[in-house]
Amino acid sequence: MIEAVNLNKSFITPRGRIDVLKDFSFSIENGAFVGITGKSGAGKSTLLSIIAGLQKPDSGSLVINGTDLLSLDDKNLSLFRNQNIGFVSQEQSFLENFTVLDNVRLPAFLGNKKVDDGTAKTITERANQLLGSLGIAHLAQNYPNTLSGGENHRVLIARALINNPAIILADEPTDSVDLEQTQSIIKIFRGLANEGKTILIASHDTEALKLCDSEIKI
Ligand SMILES: Nc1ncnc2c1ncn2[C@@H]1O[C@H](COP(=O)(O)OP(=O)(O)OP(=O)(O)O)[C@@H](O)[C@H]1O
Repeated sequence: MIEAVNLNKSFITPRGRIDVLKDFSFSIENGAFVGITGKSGAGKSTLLSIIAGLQKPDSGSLVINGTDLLSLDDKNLSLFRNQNIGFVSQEQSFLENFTVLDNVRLPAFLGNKKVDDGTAKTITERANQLLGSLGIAHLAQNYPNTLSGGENHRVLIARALINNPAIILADEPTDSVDLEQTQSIIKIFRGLANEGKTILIASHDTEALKLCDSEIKI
């Protein structure tokens, strides 16, 4: 469960101070598939990045499955993020000199202090399985710069899922893909929600949003 109480976040910009989140509270049950909506600049990406532990709010509380995120030091926050949260964001990039398979496997290796041959084999199997379930198994040995926009999205999703996180956050996951791919990406998220994972997508896309269970409006 994600419980946010009175989150506040402001930025000081050359245009002055912007209050992006003002006493913003919500709670999301495990297994929910939630769309985060709001006009451009409303704060959707900021909210996702706070839930992902990548930015801190100025005040408020944020508890995810019993862990008070804002009380964790950097090391424990990184560990929590690696084990519990999959974040799909367009600003994320791949390591261009590594194959799709290696990029997808990377977070699993980062999360394991000791990686013996058995662990590496299991990670590779899981990465290949994820690529298969996303319909891009044939791209495993490709390099990121050869991917289309839609393929790129799917690889980002595979990478976000490699550590089997309980919470999946996606920022505009259907941006710049066609309707067929939108439905296919949303179907993947729906399947994960049905497995009990909590899915939050920030989106302007009405086609994607109408497939969510509920909406949080900023
Ligand atoms: N690091 C930052 N420094 C200063 N201002 C910022 C920073 N990050 C975001 N903002 C501002 O905060 C506001 C919210 O940004 P955010 O990206 O969260 O909005 P959004 O709802 O995701 O927008 P969009 O739908 O256009 O992606 C915007 O006015 C943005 O310019």
